[in-house]
Amino acid sequence: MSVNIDDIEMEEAPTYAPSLPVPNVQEMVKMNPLEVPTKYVRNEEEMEKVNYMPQLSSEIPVIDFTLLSNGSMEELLKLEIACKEWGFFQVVNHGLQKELIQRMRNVSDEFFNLPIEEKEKYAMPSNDIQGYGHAYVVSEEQTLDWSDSLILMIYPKRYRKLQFWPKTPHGFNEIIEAYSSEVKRVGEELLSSLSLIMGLEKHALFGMHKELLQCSRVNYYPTCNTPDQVLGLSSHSDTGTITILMQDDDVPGLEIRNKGNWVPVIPISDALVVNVGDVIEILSNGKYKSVEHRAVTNKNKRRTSHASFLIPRDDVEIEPFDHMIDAENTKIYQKVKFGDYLRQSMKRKMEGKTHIDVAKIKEQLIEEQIKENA
Ligand SMILES: O=C(O)CCC(=O)C(=O)O
Ligand SMILES: [Fe+2]
Repeated sequence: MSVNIDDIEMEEAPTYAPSLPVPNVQEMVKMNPLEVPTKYVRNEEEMEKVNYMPQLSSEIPVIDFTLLSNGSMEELLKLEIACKEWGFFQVVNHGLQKELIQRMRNVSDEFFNLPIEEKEKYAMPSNDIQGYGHAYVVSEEQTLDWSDSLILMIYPKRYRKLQFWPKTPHGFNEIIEAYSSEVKRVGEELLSSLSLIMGLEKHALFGMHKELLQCSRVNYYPTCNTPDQVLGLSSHSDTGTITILMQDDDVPGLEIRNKGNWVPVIPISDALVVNVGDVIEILSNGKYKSVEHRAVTNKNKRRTSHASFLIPRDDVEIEPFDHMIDAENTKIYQKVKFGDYLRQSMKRKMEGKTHIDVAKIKEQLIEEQIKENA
């Protein structure tokens, strides 16, 4: 079936999911730095420290992007191990100019430092996720995250809702555009490498997306007087294909799940942190892991992070590749349409990997639940 290019040009930016309005955290901290309202306080089980394993941080794989894109088999093997055992890796030698990274950080900081009245001009509407505000808030009872965010669709360009792109600080739009285009270059190359480790032709994954969508989320985590009681971002896995994250060099906060433990990702200066999302987990029938992660806060320094989510078009159907299934690896995921999958996950609060269950084959899910309850 051929697609009429005029239809594509005219197509409107999709909406994603509603989220309930909640207080601005940065403003709350400014007004009353010592107070932590109960709506933000996590139960002890969520914050328990027994499984905290900072000593494993140095084992999180580091991939040299230049070697990888020049065809190094050794680097490709490292990538395969990273996706299988960690679901996360840091990327160095990616070619993003230090200056561009710093400019991105600076304009984001300038934006979040604007008076609330100015930022509210870009407030996220209640029926969507683009703009300045909070996503994934679905009930009045839900424990809230200690962060605010600015979410913008970047690619394809026709999905941009420019009314949410900050006009101040001056140059924000040009910088996020330049930064995102560099992230896109890195992301497309990583998809080629992922295609190879999955036994596919180099351009297979990219082609399968029909069109690669890119969504940017700038997270702002204010300081917290009692950081051991709150989470900057609830534990979750990312629904898309891969996520490319740029974090501050001097303020750690990202923690990832590894064999039941929480392991902090200690920033390597100007490195990008990449993680495999649910799409890769489903396509690989669970061989490559979309790992749970969360962000914690601290008492002394605010933190920002820039997440770029690379995702397929809404109409792309995702299911495990036939060659990833055999007698030992029976099929665990069924076919899902990506747009439906994404929206159902956004209608829920972020809660670990529970949202991926809708893509699981029923018998598989029952078997897992029996094991968990045994
Ligand atoms: O701030 C971080 O380190 C994590 C951000 C994240 O996981 C997300 O935006 O999905
Ligand atoms: Fe995430």
